[in-house]
This record gives sequence, structure tokens and C-alpha cells, in this order.
Amino acid sequence: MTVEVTGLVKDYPIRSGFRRATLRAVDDVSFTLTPGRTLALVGESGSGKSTIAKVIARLEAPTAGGITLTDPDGARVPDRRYRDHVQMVFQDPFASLNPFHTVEHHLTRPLRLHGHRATREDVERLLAKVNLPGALADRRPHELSGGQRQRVAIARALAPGATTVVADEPVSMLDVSIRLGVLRLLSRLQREEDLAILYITHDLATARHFSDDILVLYRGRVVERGPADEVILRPKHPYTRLLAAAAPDPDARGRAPASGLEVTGNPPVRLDDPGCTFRDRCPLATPVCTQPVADHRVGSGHHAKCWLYVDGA
Ligand SMILES: Nc1ncnc2c1ncn2[C@@H]1O[C@H](COP(=O)(O)OP(=O)(O)OP(=O)(O)O)[C@@H](O)[C@H]1O
Repeated sequence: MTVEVTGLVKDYPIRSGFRRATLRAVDDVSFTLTPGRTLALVGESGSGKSTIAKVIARLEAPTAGGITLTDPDGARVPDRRYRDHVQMVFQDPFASLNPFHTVEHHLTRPLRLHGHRATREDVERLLAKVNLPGALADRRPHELSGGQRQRVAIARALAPGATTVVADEPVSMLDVSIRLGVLRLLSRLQREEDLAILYITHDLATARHFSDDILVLYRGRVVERGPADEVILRPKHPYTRLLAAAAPDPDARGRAPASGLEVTGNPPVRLDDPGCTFRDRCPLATPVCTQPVADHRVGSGHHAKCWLYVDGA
């Protein structure tokens, strides 16, 4: 199954004093999620990562653009079957599990809802997939550790037979010591179950390690995309260089020429501004950056949306 996201736009109405305004949280974002591959979506807080996750998980409707799910023959999967295939793992495993229900209840419900058998054996098989003992089925969320809760949330996502998992900062609320274990589990499931994974994070080091491709988002727009190593080791867009320079990854540190830049918050996007949204923070900005800029090839499968890479600019 392949999820194709095309020209995704998401606007939110906001109030600015007494005036009503529109915040463009996601602006013309396109990508494909393919079986057996992980795509990382990176960007700082407010860049639109969770909004994209919510739209793909059908928790929110897009303002424009489309999401299509196609089977291996290229036929479109009907909307009513979408949720069987595309499931989400949230950041906070405490909030996403009901404290009153047992693990067994959390897993039998999605199994039944999506027309599968839901015996105790089926539940234990799901738990085994995420390296948890079957006896955990009788426990309630508060009796589990944070890592165990997140593994249950992953098992629940797999229960309907998901082929695509959207993992929104799946380890950021977990203790540092158990983060790698959960990411390794996702990586193993991706290989063994041929899952397509959208891994949303602001952590460049794990994005590089656990994904095949990276998409860098700045204020709702994709500014750079390409193979994970390429994007992290040879960042091209000044914003990606800033992120790479600020990353705690020892491999990445000190390489980016991001002098004088700091990672700060995201001012809202002006809908009538077609230029580069990073230009007000970019040390290399020139007057041409007020003009719309296209994607430019900067390496094999590697693209950056920056005037620096336009011939003759
Ligand atoms: N329901 C909403 N109403 C209005 N604005 C919203 C809503 N949801 C998100 N936004 C705004 O959309 C922008 C993108 O938010 P989003 O949560 O997608 O970013 P993010 O990259 O996931 O950030 P974080 O890592 O902090 O979760 C932000 O400016 C945010 O304030």
C-alpha cells in the first residue's frame, strides 16, 4: 500500500486582536509513503509536523490537496478501508490509552472493529510482535512503564492490519534510556511487516539513523528533501544547515556555517507572501528571496528550495 500526499494545504482560522486571520500551517506539501521505507519529517516546533500527521490520519480535513492510498496494483483503496491501513502512534502514550481499560481491551477493540478475530491468542501474538509478554494483557496503563505503554500503542496501531504508521514524536516523552529500544522496534517492524512509516521528529540524529529519506519543514513548507545521510551530512538549505549545526549529534556538529543564527519560534506565515519563508532569519538572504522559488536538484534525489541553487541567481 502506498500513501500519496499531493499539494497538501491546511489553514486554521485565528484571531489577531479583534481581526480574524488565517494561519497557513501547511503549505503545498507533497510526498509518498512506500512499503518498507521510513520517511522522517523534521522541523522545529510549529513547523506543521503534527498538522500533517493529523491530516494523514484523517483526524483533520485538509484545506486543499489530496491523500490517496493505493494497493500494489495501483488501484485506489476506498475511503472506508483507509483506517484499516493507516494508523497513528501519538507522542504521549499515557494520554492515548484509556486508564480504565486493560491492555487486552485496547487491542481487541481495533481487531474487532476492523473485522479480525480477537481471541486472547491474537492479543498475545500482537504483544509478542512488540516484545511484550502475553501476561501484560490483563494490566491497565498505569501498571505499565512509559516504554511498555508506547509498545502497546504500537501494537494497537498494528491491530487493524496497518500497512502505514504515522509516528508523531513517538519517543520524545519517554525516558532517554528507553528511546532507542522503541525506535529499534519500529525499525524492525518496518522490515518484518513491510510497513511504510512517517517518523515525525525534531531530532535530526534519530531521523538520520532510523529513516531512509528526510523532508525538512519550515513554517509549513518543505525546504529540503532527500536521502537521510545526504540531507544531514550535506545540508543545502540555510535552514537545514542551522538545524544540523544546532543538533546534538556529534557527527553533525560544527559543520554548518550558521553563524549568528539561533533556532527560534515560528512567526505566522503570511498567505500573500510567495517568497522564501526563511529569508528573515537567513544570513545569505538577498532581495531575490522575496520571489517564489522552485525546488532545485542539489544531489542525487536531493532537492532544496533556495535561490542559492538557481543558476544565475
Ligand atoms: N487547531 C489549531 N488552530 C489554530 N492554529 C493551529 C491549530 N493547530 C495547529 N495550529 C498552528 O499551526 C502551526 C503548526 O502547528 P503544528 O502543531 O502542526 O506544528 P509542529 O511542527 O507539530 O509543532 P510541535 O513540534 O510543537 O508539535 C502552529 O503555528 C500552530 O500554532
